[in-house]
Amino acid sequence: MNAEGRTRLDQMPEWHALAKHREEFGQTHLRRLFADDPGRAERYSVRVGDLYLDYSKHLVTDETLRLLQQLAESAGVFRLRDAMFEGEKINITEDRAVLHTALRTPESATVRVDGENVMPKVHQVLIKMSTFATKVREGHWRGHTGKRIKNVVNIGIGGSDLGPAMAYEALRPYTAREMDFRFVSNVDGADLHEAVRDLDPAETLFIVASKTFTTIETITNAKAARAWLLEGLGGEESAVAAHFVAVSTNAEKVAEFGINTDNMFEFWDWVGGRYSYDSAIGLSLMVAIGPQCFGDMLAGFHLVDEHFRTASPEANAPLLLGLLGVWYGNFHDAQSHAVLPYSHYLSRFTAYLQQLDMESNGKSTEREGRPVNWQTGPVVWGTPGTNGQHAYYQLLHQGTKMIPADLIGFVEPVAELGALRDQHDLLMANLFAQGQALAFGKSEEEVRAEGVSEAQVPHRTFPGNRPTTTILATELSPSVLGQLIALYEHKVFVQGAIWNIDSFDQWGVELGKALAKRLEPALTEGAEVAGLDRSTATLVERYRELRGR
Ligand SMILES: O=P(O)(O)OC[C@H]1O[C@](O)(CO)[C@@H](O)[C@@H]1O
Repeated sequence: MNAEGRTRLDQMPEWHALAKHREEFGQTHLRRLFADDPGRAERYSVRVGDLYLDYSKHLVTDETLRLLQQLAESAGVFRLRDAMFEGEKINITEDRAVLHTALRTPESATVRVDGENVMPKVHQVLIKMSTFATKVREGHWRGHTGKRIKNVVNIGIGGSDLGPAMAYEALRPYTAREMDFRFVSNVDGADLHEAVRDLDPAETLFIVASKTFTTIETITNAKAARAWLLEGLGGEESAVAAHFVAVSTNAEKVAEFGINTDNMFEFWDWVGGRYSYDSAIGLSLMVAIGPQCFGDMLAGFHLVDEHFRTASPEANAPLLLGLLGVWYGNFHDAQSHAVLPYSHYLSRFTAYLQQLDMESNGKSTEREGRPVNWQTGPVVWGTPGTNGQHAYYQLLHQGTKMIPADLIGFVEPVAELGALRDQHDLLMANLFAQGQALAFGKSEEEVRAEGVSEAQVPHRTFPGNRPTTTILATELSPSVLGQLIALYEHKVFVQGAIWNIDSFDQWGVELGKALAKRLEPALTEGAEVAGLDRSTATLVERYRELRGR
């Protein structure tokens, strides 16, 4: 038992019951589970808003689900969920509330942090964003020389980049096509260079997005962007005001950088970076898709928030997804989780989820400070289908590792595809076929029946029994995107709650940042770095030598 009186996860009776159930489950095949239960596909599905989730191709029975739900109850998932929605400081290592859900809550609601209702300020910022986005979109916000803004470059990294960049790609058909949107994150100068090399500075607006406004990559890129702008516009410092706005929680640092805080869009320390793209961090996205679509997206988020908050455990989609991940990660030794969207527009979706999931649950310390005794967050990876099918799906089908996967697809192809819409059925046939092949495989008998030579039979056999969730949505609209992201946010929440880790801090990124800061002078000026290990010292020496320093 820990300090809060919570029994440790691996000592809970539900944990042991699941371990025993796993032994009994053995290699029970999905073929058998479907044969024994004709109603399985209908029963193991759930609808949330515009999303339809089929989880029938999972290695579970009613008993598995019952035990997992009991585990969630005993682990305090529902208590922690309610505490999150109520603004309690559940990010314990940073002593912060976790209230990204407030960003998409209607203004009439009351959500308190330290006694203050935060809803008025959330909506004030949304109005300020809308006014600004509309001005830029309608050409009323002019550059220093009076030209209309045609290009928007978001400079940020991690949560200040991945969200807007992902959503911009996802919602391209909804974007202002006459404008160009680019996202710069990497401190590699090539990123900024390639983003601006063909742009006219007089028509370019930079949105510097950083929660802390101290992140070295973002500040370095923002300074370089300012130098590029000034060089292009004749060096007048006053040009900066019309071409730079900021999104941050840190007004002091924004002012220090030289951006007028009137042109700063605020958010708050109770919004985690990786949970922030529906805050002012989404400003570039709002300029791209307009305030109306941004509002639709927020409504989509809110719909799933309410579902997560109120739906019964049996019908609670984020809870189910979280529990399935626990079942595989903790009782089947699955190490990774593939997210496979069958939409070209979701090209950045998995990259976004990598931060959401791996920065949240890549932890090995319990909330009270003890090392965990169980596996925590999986490696999340994947790329859009059908490209992955011709690359790594081989391993999914016949490799030695169990990799649960999410297959995500849409019923309606995007309208502007015109005649290319005809390809949509083929795309979706591939999605359904993959789920089918992974689940049911192809037996030796079936291979033999095709007249395959005996020597070839083992190579051509597919074991199947590889679990997938299929998420089917009507169309990739702003609302549906919000629904999907909220679904994953809360899935990650459920898992962190069960593993008893703080899903809202990210101390693991600090050491590398500090070491890079110490090493940089050694690379540029040959400065001595005290206590450097021989391997790193030799690499630095080699680097300097080859760079002719
Ligand atoms: O928005 P900021 O403060 O620049 O931080 C960017 C990113 O850096 C991190 O702190 C990790 O390095 C992320 O959590 C965050 O999204």
